[in-house]
Amino acid sequence: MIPFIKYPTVDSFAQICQRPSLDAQSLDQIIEGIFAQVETQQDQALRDFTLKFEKREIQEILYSQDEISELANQVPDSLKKAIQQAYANILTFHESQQFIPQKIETSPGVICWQKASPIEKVGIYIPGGTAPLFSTILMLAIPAKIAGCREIVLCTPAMHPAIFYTAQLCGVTKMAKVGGAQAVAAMALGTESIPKVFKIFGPGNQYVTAAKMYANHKGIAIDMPAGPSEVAIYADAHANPSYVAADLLSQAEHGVDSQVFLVALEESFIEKTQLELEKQVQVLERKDLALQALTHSKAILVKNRQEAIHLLNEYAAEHLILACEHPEEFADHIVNAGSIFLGNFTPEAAGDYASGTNHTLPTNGFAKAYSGVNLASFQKKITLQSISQAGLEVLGQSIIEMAEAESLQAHANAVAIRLTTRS
Ligand SMILES: NC(=O)c1ccc[n+]([C@@H]2O[C@H](COP(=O)([O-])OP(=O)(O)OC[C@H]3O[C@@H](n4cnc5c(N)ncnc54)[C@H](O)[C@@H]3O)[C@@H](O)[C@H]2O)c1
Ligand SMILES: N[C@H](CO)Cc1c[nH]c[nH+]1
Ligand SMILES: [Zn+2]
Repeated sequence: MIPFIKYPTVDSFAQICQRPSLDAQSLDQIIEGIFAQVETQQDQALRDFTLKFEKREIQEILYSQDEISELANQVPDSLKKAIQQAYANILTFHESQQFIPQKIETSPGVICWQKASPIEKVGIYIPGGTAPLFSTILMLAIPAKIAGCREIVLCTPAMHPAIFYTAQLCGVTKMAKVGGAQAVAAMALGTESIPKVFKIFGPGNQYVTAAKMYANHKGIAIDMPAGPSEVAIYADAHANPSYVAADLLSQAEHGVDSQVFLVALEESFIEKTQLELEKQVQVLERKDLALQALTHSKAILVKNRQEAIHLLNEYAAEHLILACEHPEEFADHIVNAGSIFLGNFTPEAAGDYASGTNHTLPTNGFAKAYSGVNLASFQKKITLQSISQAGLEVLGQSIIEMAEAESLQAHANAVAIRLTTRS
C-alpha cells in the first residue's frame, strides 16, 4: 500500500522527508498571473476565475445576510449541536491563551510593558475545493473574535449550509463566494466587493498556499504556509495497527497531494498496518484520493527509538501521533511538529474538529520554524514604557554614551536636554 523503506541511513533522511509538490516555478507563474488580473479587473477577475477553475457562475461576490440566514437554517439540529460542542471547546482553549500584561521595572524609575492589540482586518480562507471544511471557520473566527478583530472577511468556494451556520455562530462580518488563489489575491489587494485585509489566514491546496506566500512577498502578513494535510505516526509495540491505519487514512483522504508517514520499530507492525490500510480504504467515499496520496507516502522501519526521534524531527510533521509507550516522555524529544497527539485514544481527527486545539497548522516541514494558528496570531504586541525624571537621571548617561559611539548626536541630545546633571 505505502512504499516501504527499511533501515534508511541518516544521510537519506532529508530526501525521505520530501513532500509531493507541484513545480514551484510554474506554480509561481500561475499565481503571478492571477494576482495581476485581480489587481486590474478586480471583481470581474473573480467571476472569470471562478468560471474557469470551478465552472461556477457568480454575479454578486458577497453573500447577502438573507442568503446566509437561509442557508444556515438548513443545517440539521444534530449537526448544529456537534458544531456547538466543538465551538465551546475551541473557545475555552483559545481564551486560555489570553496575554496577561505585566509591568516590569527594568531599573529604578524605568517601567516597560506590553499590550496585545487586535489586527483590525483579517481575511480567513476556508477550503472547499473537494470538501467543505466548515470546521476551519471555528479554528480561525473564534480566536479572531477573542482577539477583538473588527473585520473578519471569509472567502470560500464551498456552499454547504454548515459553512453559513458556523460563520454566523462565529461572528464573521463578510462572506465572499470565491475560493482559490484569486480569493487570496482579492483579500491581499482589495476589489470593489472584498476589502483589503492586513493579515490572511487559513489552509488550502497548493494554489492557495502559494498565493498566500506571494501575498506575503507583497507585504501582507500571513499566518503560515498551511498546505496539503499530512500526518506522521510513531508506532512501537503498544500501537494498534487498525487505529494507525485509520489515522493514516484520515489525512490521506484530504487530497491527492497529502502525505502520510509511518515510522515503526518492527517490520511485522508495518505489514499488519498495510493489510489494515488495504481493507479500510475500500469503503471510503474518497478512496481514489486516499489511494493516490498513499502512493507518495512512506512506511519506514527504523533501527531504534533515537533514530525515530531524529527522523521525525527532520520531517517536522503537521500532525504527529505517538502510538507508543510513555508518549509524553517521547514528546519531550520532539522539537519540530505542528501538533502532537498522545496515546492510542487520541486520534488526530479529534484535533481536526472538536478537542479545542487549532487545526490550522504548518505543513511541508514549515513546523521547523512556524507555530500553528493561536490567539496571538490575531494580535500584535505593542510595547510601552514610562520613565520618571529620576529614572532618566540613572539611565541617561549610558544612552548618551551609546548614541555618541554610534555617531548619532541627536539621539544623545534627546536625552541630555532632559538631564539636570551631566558629567
Ligand atoms: N494545513 C492545514 O492546516 C490544513 C487544514 C485543512 C485543510 N488543509 C488542506 O487544504 C486543502 C484543501 O484543498 P481543496 O483543493 O479541497 O480546496 P481549496 O479551497 O484549498 O482549493 C480549491 C480552489 O483551488 C483552485 N484551483 C483548483 N485547481 C486549480 C488550477 N489548476 N489552477 C488554479 N487554481 C486551481 C480553485 O479556484 C478552487 O476554488 C487540502 O490539501 C487539505 O489537505 C490543510
Ligand atoms: N486535517 C486538516 C488539517 O490538516 C483539518 C481538517 C478539517 N476537517 C478535517 N480535517
Ligand atoms: Zn483532517
